Amino acid sequence: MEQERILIVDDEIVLSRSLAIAFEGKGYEIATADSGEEAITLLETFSPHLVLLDLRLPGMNGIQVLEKISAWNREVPVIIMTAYGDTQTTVQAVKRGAFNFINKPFELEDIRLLVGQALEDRNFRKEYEYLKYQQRRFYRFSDLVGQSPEMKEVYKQIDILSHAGDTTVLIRGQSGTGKELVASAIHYRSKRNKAPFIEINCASLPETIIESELFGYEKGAFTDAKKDKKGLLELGDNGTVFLDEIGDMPLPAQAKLLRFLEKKQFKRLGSGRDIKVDVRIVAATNKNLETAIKNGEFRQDLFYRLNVITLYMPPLKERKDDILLLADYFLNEFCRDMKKPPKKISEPVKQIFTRYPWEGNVRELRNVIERAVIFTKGDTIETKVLPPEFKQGTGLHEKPVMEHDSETPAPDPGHDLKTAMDQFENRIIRNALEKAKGNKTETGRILGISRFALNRRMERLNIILPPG
Ligand SMILES: Nc1ncnc2c1ncn2[C@@H]1O[C@H](COP(=O)(O)OP(=O)(O)OP(=O)(O)O)[C@@H](O)[C@H]1O
Repeated sequence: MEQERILIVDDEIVLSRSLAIAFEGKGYEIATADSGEEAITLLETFSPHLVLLDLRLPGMNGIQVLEKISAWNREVPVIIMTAYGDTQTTVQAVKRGAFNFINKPFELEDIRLLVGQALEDRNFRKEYEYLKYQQRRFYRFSDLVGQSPEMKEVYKQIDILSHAGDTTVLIRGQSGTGKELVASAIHYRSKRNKAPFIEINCASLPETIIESELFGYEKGAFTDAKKDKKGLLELGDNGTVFLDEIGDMPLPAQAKLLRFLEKKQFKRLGSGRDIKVDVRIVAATNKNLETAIKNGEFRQDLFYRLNVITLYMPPLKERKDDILLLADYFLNEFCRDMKKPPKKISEPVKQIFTRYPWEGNVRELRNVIERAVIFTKGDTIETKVLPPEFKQGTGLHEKPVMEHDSETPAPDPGHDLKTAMDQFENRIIRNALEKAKGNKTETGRILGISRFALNRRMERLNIILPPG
């Protein structure tokens, strides 16, 4: 069993020696320091599980040492050994996070008891954190709702893929179909689940940032690189890195990713040194990558590398059985989160839901339910709380996304300002997308906003480009 390491910081050598003798060999390993400065050096080299700290020290005072210890590791309990007349500083120390204090002179039995309690408390916390982590892990898998034959097929594939070790997986499907949830389910059910699941969205990050995020950089690689930084691939060692919207990854980063997939190693920006990591790549896209390859926007060799195993997420409208199940699930979730009494969905709303095309898929359904919960006072979700496109029957989602409005329409009467503004913004963006033939960079230029800002707005307003 690993011994618990205790660091004793006191300038009274006799006291720290006798404490060391009392603890040493009884399941504890001891280091002593007679100044704050020495204690701080020992944090790195000795890496204590607990610190016994005298507040009156030569040089750096005890409170400063305490602060350094908690900055190094908040989890390490510190017991203050306090002398007569130190009440104020002791109170200050306890306020700043010291576990407890003991008055000098003390009986050995008392300090043993206190040390035991502090370590038990620390271990309990660690266990609690682990349980919370486990719970999150299972929670994340049970997050996937749906009993349609299509979803059952997805569960089967998740099961197979979680046991397929390192194989790269490409998840394809329209936006909002749950690709990210599936990626995390694969990770948390795999043997990698104790290591991190790291997500990076290739469409929402500016081009210049993607490479430094993924591969990290060395100090001086560019003007702002003031110190070395690990990339996500390094941070995700032994785990899974989820590359969302891979179809939007810029070509230079694609070349580097390909090299990584082939060799399992990469270089930080500005460095010549190869770094080897054990990371599983799961990528997702809602783009037609075959078209992107034809247009020279996506590397064919990278496509083959990623496309080892492909999992298709069916659009919501193709699994009608799941619509009401998901609606109920989100309804319960939002009522609980917003601390509102439970609600049910009226028959007319259910009928509208099953007929609606759900081009924004599960994400759109979730947003609609959230809005409905906010606007519903009673216990039933009625048609009146649905967004305008549901009521009019010929709303935005039933028009092809690229249809061009000849003039900017006035907001529909009777809606609150936020809804009216959203409608307005929605139409302006759609017009610009039409003019730019769906090219987001060009659309951003027309609107005078970055591609990044455009993506955020499209996501908020549920504007979806047709595939291809
Ligand atoms: N089967 C499902 N069960 C429960 N919630 C789901 C399911 N599918 C999707 N969701 C929820 O819908 C929202 C969108 O899902 P997610 O982000 O996984 O979609 P996506 O396909 O990755 O979208 P994008 O391509 O836009 O990144 C999330 O809030 C997610 O929790």
